[in-house]
Amino acid sequence: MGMPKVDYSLYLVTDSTPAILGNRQLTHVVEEALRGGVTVVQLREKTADTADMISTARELHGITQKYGVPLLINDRVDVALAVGCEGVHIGQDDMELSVARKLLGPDAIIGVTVSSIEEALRACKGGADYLGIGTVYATPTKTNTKDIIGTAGVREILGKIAEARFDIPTVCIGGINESNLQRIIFQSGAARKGLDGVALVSAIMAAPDPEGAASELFKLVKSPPAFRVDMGPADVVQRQVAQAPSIIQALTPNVEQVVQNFAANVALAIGASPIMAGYGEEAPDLCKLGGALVINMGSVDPAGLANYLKALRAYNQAGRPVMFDPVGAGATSIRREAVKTIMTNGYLDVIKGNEGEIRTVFGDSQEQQRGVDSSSTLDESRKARLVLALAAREKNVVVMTGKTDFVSDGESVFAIDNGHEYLGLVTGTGCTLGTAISAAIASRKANRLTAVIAAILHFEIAAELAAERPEVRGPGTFLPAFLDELYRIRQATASSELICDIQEKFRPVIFEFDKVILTARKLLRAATHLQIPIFVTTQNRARLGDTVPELQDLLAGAGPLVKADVDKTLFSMWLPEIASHSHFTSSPSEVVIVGLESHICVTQTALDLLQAGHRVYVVADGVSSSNREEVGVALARLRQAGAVVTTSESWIYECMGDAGIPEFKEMVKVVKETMGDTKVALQGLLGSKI
Ligand SMILES: Cc1ncc(COP(=O)(O)OP(=O)(O)O)c(N)n1
Ligand SMILES: Cc1nc(C(=O)O)sc1CCOP(=O)(O)O
Repeated sequence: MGMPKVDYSLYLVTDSTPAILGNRQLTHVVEEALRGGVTVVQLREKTADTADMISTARELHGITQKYGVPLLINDRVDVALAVGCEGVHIGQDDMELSVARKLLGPDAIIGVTVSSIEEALRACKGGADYLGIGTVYATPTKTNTKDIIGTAGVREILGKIAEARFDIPTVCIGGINESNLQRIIFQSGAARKGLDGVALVSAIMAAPDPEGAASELFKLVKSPPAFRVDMGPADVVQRQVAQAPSIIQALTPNVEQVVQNFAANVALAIGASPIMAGYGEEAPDLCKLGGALVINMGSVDPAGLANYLKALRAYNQAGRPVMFDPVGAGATSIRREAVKTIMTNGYLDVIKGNEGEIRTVFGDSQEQQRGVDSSSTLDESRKARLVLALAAREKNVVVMTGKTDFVSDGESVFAIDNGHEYLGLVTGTGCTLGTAISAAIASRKANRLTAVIAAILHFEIAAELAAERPEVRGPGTFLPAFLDELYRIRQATASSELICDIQEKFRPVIFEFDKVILTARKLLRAATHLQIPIFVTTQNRARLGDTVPELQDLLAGAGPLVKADVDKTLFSMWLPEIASHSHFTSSPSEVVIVGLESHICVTQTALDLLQAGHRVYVVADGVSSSNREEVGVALARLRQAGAVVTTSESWIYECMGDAGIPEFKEMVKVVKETMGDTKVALQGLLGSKI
């Protein structure tokens, strides 16, 4: 017996009941699962005769040995001894650990089921080789489970094991499948100890293709979840909020919204693109457009709930953010159940609700809400502690709205005292705050906590400004003024834009044409990651050709970020169609220009933009001319006129501003992958310019 080092990442527990195995052969299914990547097998037979169990275990052991995977026997130390396999798994009601150890010897693997901190510490002290922590979620595979502990329970146990300095492998079990596995691992992880793997029965044993299922699950265990967002420390948050780039370009398919019209208007005012899409089947396509999902539990019925779950799954899989508004969560048992169902079926980046809703989400069984009533009973410090605890438990951002809003990422809590009483006198302001938050997290211009705080500030300061307007005399006149102020704040907050013009016909005549393309490609990739709107122009396309083919794939990939692709006769790219775009109207933008020729189109565009009050960046490694001597002269003139002449890499880092932003890793990848291109472009283009 005994194996050197066990990989617990994908732990298969067998089940030969017909409901799971069907009429297939157990050994055959297990072998397929091993081919797919299962790393531990436990034979679990609750009703088999001893002789049959030994015979199955022997056959199975022959197979697991071929794959170098340990075979453990559930409960039956005698069977493990008879077969000579690697060990056993025992529960709290089975043979004592010390007795099993005596019988099996020091080299055997003995795993123990635990569902509480006390059981876990006892098993660690008793010399268990690993822990099976559960039940995570209720499962039809085993209905006589003791406690359903959720990911919060698993995390608590892991935290205490780490605190007590036990270095023991752990898996969790119960209701784990392909759709929740990554979230369970993510949310279960304690500060100093994460899970070593997951144990599953039906997700593999009942799968029509056990090899495929195991292989998919293995990939998921080994990779970080798509939705994971790095949290920044609070000091970074404060700095970013101060310069919050407002809320830009989000698609917010609203699964259910009582006040859809108002929400849509708010979304447009803050620069987002709302789609009210209640049909879950649409979600896989919608999430490709790069937005966020709002699940607003305005009404709950079985069909609606199924739609929420489909959409949630699609957005989680695509790594797109989800905002959950558990409207009236505590009002009825149906709503309380719906909250549980939603929370156990997906990862929610942000949960926003009033005190009653947040208490229900946290699991306060005393909480009986009246409708969406937001009456308050907790004092401020308890509210702060509650949002902190919920955010820490869910590993997300939690917002509790009220006279003072509390926002937490599980590490720090922010209290926001903005807003105006009129917000409480208009229906749907709570829901539309959710729209604003979803737009902010979709834009991903800042870390998630920052984005949420920025959205709340945007929303509530707009309300304050609107209420101060002379024409506002009550909630009726407040509403249009509020939309205006939302819009004005957005407009007044500078955003970045990219203007690009590189046409095919110029290829043979422009100095270092191919180097300009290299830089343009890098900037397009960066703009896409940073969600920067892109404006493309061509000069007399019919005669001079389209934008070069080398940029077409990136422009297609940028999708809705490409705001305009305009053919022109003017030399300037600052065309009426572009100037009138909502990204530029009445707001100071920061526009970066890449294109040809620096002394003609680039110069005229930059001068026009400066004239219109925008800040202009000309990247010296992204512009050229037919005669190289023109370039230096043009750039000197533009610098004198107030444009910033810089390099593409410098602009990229200036746009990011902070290594704490979620996109930083992706951006570093872009910079690294284009390192060679950057060098070539700089060497080729800059000699003549600076
Ligand atoms: C890996 C793993 N964890 C927990 C269990 C449950 O074992 P037990 O408590 O003994 O319950 P039964 O499996 O006997 O019903 C397990 N089998 N494997
Ligand atoms: C065998 C077992 N033990 C559990 C525990 O909580 O101790 S739950 C469970 C069954 C897990 O089945 P599935 O992966 O199909 O949900």
